[in-house]
Amino acid sequence: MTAGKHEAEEGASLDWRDEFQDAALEALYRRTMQLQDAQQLRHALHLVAGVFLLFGVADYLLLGTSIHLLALLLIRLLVALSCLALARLIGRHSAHAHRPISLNLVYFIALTGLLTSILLHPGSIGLHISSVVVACLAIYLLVPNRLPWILAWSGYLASGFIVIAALWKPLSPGMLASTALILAFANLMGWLTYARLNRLQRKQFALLVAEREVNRKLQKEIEERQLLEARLRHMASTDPLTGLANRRHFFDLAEREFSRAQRDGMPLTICMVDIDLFKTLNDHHGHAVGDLVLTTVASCCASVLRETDIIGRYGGEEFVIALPQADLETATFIAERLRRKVTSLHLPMFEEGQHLSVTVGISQIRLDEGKLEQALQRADNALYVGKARGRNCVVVAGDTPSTIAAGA
Ligand SMILES: Nc1nc2c(ncn2[C@@H]2O[C@H](COP(=O)(O)OP(=O)(O)OP(=O)(O)O)[C@@H](O)[C@H]2O)c(=O)[nH]1
Repeated sequence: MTAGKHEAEEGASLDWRDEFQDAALEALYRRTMQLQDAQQLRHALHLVAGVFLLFGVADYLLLGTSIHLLALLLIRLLVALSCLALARLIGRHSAHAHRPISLNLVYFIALTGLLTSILLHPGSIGLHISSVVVACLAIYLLVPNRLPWILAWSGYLASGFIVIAALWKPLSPGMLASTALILAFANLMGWLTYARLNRLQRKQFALLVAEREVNRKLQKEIEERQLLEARLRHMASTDPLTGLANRRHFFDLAEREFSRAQRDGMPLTICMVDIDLFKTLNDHHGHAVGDLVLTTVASCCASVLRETDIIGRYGGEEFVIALPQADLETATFIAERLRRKVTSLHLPMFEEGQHLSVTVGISQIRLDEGKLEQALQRADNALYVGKARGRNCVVVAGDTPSTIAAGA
């Protein structure tokens, strides 16, 4: 047995009224059933009104025109009208189907009418026994109601009939005892059938609720997993210190641009950016300050780029940028803007006259090259040429020798 099914069966245990012991589940069940009960009750009330009126014909055939017939017809009319009025009320507000007061009033009118009709023609006792048995089964099975009310009204009907039969004596004591037994049996049958149908319906409901709960939990779990996956994917592709793409993710993105540029014959330029004398800065001010400088330079780099440009942390204090559709001239302009921006940064750890700087090596991919690494290597070489020439400059990789595009 699955856990959900087990929980459903535990939560679905019923009390003596055949209602859920769990008050919240019972309230949910009654709310869910309200519309269906209202519809069923309306149909039952129409049926009862029709049957009561139809029996007026039988009354006429049994009694002929008499004062008793008139009284009976008035009773039948009152019962039918009260049924139809309640059906109309429920049609407008389905909540009335679960409000005991109006239904019990109609019950009182209908059952008292039925008992009174026995008094008005006690000779047709066989007919009365049949109609009391049918009414008893209708109380259990036709009209949706709660068990205590069902028991109360079926008890009222059966005891009322027995009292009338005992007082007016249309039956011999033996027949009266047999009739009491028949009524008791009809009640038992009605109760058992009601209990069986009710339990089945409630069990199905409890299973449905449990299934919905399991689905809700499953959906939540899926969403949490998706969130976790997205977080993991982000962690796997991002450098945790700077928030830039890590080396592997940069290669994924840049290689896609490389293939596109090769296919369309468009330029793609690579810039290698390295912070100058970072080791000295780290050694003097500590690793934490070094980290702060790294993140500052990372956001400085990102601020000079367009959305379509790709930037990543290449390693240590080195960043790499791929500029799609940018030739060497454009790339040099962008790199120079970056270099100047870094130089103008006011960092608290630098004394007056000191400033942070970066060296940038640039290269453009060639149409005859099969790999991005070749352009990266050339940009890296240009970067080291820049370092050798005194740092804080932008160097474009040439065939030979590398050219210094700008200096400090
Ligand atoms: N704070 C910090 N330091 C790092 C990190 N990764 C690498 N480094 C340090 O960066 C420094 C790199 O120094 P070098 O490669 O010698 O270069 P440099 O001192 O910048 O000298 P040039 O590149 O020649 O200008 C080393 O001291 C590394 O320990 C990091 O994530 N945080």
